[in-house]
Amino acid sequence: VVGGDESSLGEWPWQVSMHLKLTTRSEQHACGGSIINKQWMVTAAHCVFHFNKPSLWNIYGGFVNLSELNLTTPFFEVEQIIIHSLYDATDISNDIALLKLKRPVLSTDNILPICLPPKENQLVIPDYCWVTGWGYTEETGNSSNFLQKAKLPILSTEQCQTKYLSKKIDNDVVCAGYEHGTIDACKGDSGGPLTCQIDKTWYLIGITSWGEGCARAGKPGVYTRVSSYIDWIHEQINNH
Ligand SMILES: COC(=O)c1cc(NC(=O)c2cccc(O)c2C)c2cc(C(=N)N)ccc2c1
Repeated sequence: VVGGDESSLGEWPWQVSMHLKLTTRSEQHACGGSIINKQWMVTAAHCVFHFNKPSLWNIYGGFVNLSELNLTTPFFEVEQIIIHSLYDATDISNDIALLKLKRPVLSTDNILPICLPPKENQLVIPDYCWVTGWGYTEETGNSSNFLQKAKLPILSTEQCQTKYLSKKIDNDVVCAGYEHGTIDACKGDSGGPLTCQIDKTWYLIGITSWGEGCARAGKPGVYTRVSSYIDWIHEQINNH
C-alpha cells in the first residue's frame, strides 16, 4: 500500500499473507488473501495462476509484522486451489481464486473471517472503504514489514471507465482511489481485501487486482467486485 498507515493487531483479523516457497528452505510474501470461513480463503487468480500447486504455499494469519515470522511460526497449508474458470490474464477479468486450507482456522489463531456481501448490488457501498496489505509502499519500491491500511474513495463504474479508456471496466470490478493518486494498493497487495464497514459490519467488497502503476493521479486501483461472484463462491465451497 502506497501512502498508508501501520495497522494494529486485530484490526483486520481476516487478512492473511500468502508465502510462496521458492526452495525447500526459502519463502517470501507474494500476495494477500482473506479468510471467509474456517477452512476457506479468497485471493486473486493472478496470484496463483502460475503457481497452482497447493504445496507451493504457506498461509500466515493473525499477525501484522512480517519480520516476526520465522521458520518456527505456525502456518496453514493449502489443500486445494480453485481458480475461476473464466479468469483471463490478458484483460485480468474474473481475477478471483479460492484456497481450501488443510486444517480449519481456530479462534486461538487470532483470525476471524470477513463477511461476504450479498450477491449483486444489494448493499449500498459507502463512499470510502479500506485496502490493506504488505505490498509495495512505492510503485518502484518493495514490500512493507508492517501490515498497511489506507482509506480510499469508491468510484462508480462509469467514472472508472473514463480513467482506463483502453480497458474494459465493467460491473465485475470496483475501483477505488483519489483523483490525485498518492494513496493506493500496489504489487504485493494483490489478492488482499478491500473492505467496507456497513451498519457496523465489515464486508469483503473487493479483491486487490490491478492498476496502472501505483498511486498515480487519474489511475485508480481496480478490484474484483466480490458481490458478482457470490454464487460462484458458494458453488465451489459446497462442492469441494
Ligand atoms: C502481480 O501483481 C502485479 O503485478 C501488480 C501490478 C500493479 N501495477 C503495476 O503497474 C505495477 C506496480 C508495481 C510494480 C510493477 O512492476 C507493476 C507492473 C498493481 C497495481 C495495483 C494498484 N495500483 N491498485 C494493485 C495491484 C497491482 C499488482
